[in-house]
Amino acid sequence: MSVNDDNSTAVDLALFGALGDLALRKLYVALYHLDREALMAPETRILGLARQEYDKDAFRARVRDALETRVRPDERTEESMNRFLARLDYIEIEFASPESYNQIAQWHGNSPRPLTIYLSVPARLYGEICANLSKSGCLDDESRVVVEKPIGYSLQTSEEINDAIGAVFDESRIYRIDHYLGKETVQNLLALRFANPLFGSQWNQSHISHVEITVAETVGIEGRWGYFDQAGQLRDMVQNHLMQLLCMIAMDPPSNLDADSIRDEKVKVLKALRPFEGERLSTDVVRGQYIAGTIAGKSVPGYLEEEGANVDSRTETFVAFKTEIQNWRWAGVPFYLRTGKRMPEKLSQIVIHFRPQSHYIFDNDQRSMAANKLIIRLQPDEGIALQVLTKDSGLDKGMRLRTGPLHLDFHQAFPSARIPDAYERLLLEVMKGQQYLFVRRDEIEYSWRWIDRMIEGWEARDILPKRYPAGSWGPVSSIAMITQDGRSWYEDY
Ligand SMILES: NC(=O)C1=CN([C@@H]2O[C@H](COP(=O)(O)OP(=O)(O)OC[C@H]3O[C@@H](n4cnc5c(N)ncnc54)[C@H](OP(=O)(O)O)[C@@H]3O)[C@@H](O)[C@H]2O)C=CC1
Ligand SMILES: O=C1O[C@H](COP(=O)(O)O)[C@@H](O)[C@H](O)[C@H]1O
Repeated sequence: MSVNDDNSTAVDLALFGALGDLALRKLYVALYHLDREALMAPETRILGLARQEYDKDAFRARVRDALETRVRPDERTEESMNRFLARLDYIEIEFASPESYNQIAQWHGNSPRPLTIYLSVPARLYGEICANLSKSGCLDDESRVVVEKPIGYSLQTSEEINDAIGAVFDESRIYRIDHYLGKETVQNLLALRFANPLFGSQWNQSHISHVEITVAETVGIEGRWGYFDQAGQLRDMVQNHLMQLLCMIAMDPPSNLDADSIRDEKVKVLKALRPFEGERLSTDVVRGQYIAGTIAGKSVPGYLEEEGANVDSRTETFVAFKTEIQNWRWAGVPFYLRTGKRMPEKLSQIVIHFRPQSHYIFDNDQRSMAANKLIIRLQPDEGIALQVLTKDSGLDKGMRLRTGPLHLDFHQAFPSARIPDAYERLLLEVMKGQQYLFVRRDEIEYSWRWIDRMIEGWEARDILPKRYPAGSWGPVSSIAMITQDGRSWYEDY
């Protein structure tokens, strides 16, 4: 099956953690949309697995509630809701009890549909669940497993979890989710870079001076203190999502769209990332933690005042850093990345700064603006803008320059097309048996290796997060980090 083929094969989807936050907020909504758009095979069945006492009807009612809250009224009808809900079954099960797994084997029976396990549970349970599935005889060579991020909190723990999954499932059957790879605009990076010769020929250190990646969130930790305080923004967002964005921007062209061709190129980027050592841990990295502030006119508490908070926490909610990719394509090109919670707006954006003209003939006072920028808006207001220089119009303007965007706004360009949620694309690819949007084991491990060194450096040097008010763009030192290079974060939001 090719990546262009949108037909999924029928599967028996067994969803562990069926009453959890992710399932109720994201997964049923995504599955519903696939069904509504006839992208889910009619024979596909979905089994919810959790330990709460529900029967099938109560479970369907719970999922209906979740859909009614999250699917727009004009995107649901009684018929489309009922058709989707009729696919659902529920089994009450304690994941640690091997004896209860025969219920899953019975549900799957002799079905020709591949049993597709979705582990929407904390990663520490992955190994035990896989082992219990294997012992219960549910699995065969066609079975697949989908696992959520984060896989571990260090290289060592991720290796342990990957070993446990790998003891049961072959790598070709493991779908590691990084939901940023399912975002339509992130996939568009492949099209932008590899379908447009204009950019393909300029995508290197001869033409690009530096690259910025910003992933800003307005939310805080949303009641997830227990998880987040162990992780911090570096493990929660950088190790996975920002590293994947960096790879998509920096990788060499894959020879085709096969999963392994793409993943091989991403791994080369991760291996070439300059490690943080010595003074660079202080000069090129900024950790931050939000204090109380205001976002969109509303007061919000500081991190240490969140529900369940430990007032001594040193966990970072913001990270900015400057890195380099040590290879022929990118030698000498700084990559500036930043991500944080409680920022003034939700914004994921990549800015490619091209080098200025080598010989400049216009007014000298305009020289600093004389370079092109490519702005890739991942969310919200998805689109691509190329900042170009033109002559300012008017008889009195002489040869004065001005910058203006050549702008492709995806919502305006494709008004009838709904931008699907990342989980829709990812679940569809699982059903198609396509792995190119999922993360291979070595990608995760090279990323952890790099992140672990940063964390070890922070600990060895006792580098604490700097405070920043909620509603700001992070600690002032994250601005200084880039301005000391004579540059600034792109601010035309
Ligand atoms: N929530 C999110 O936005 C995101 C989550 N993820 C990842 O997705 C996964 C799921 O996260 P999330 O939905 O937030 O987690 P939750 O804790 O909300 O959900 C976990 C579910 O698993 C059930 N469960 C846990 N342990 C057992 C057990 N031993 N036996 C039976 N049922 C059990 C829980 O039941 P009970 O309610 O009874 O405890 C609950 O239904 C995690 O790996 C997380 O890191 C990734 C990105 C974003
Ligand atoms: O994985 C995670 O991602 C969300 C941000 O995702 P987005 O699609 O809304 O950009 C983040 O809030 C969460 O902490 C993290 O676990």
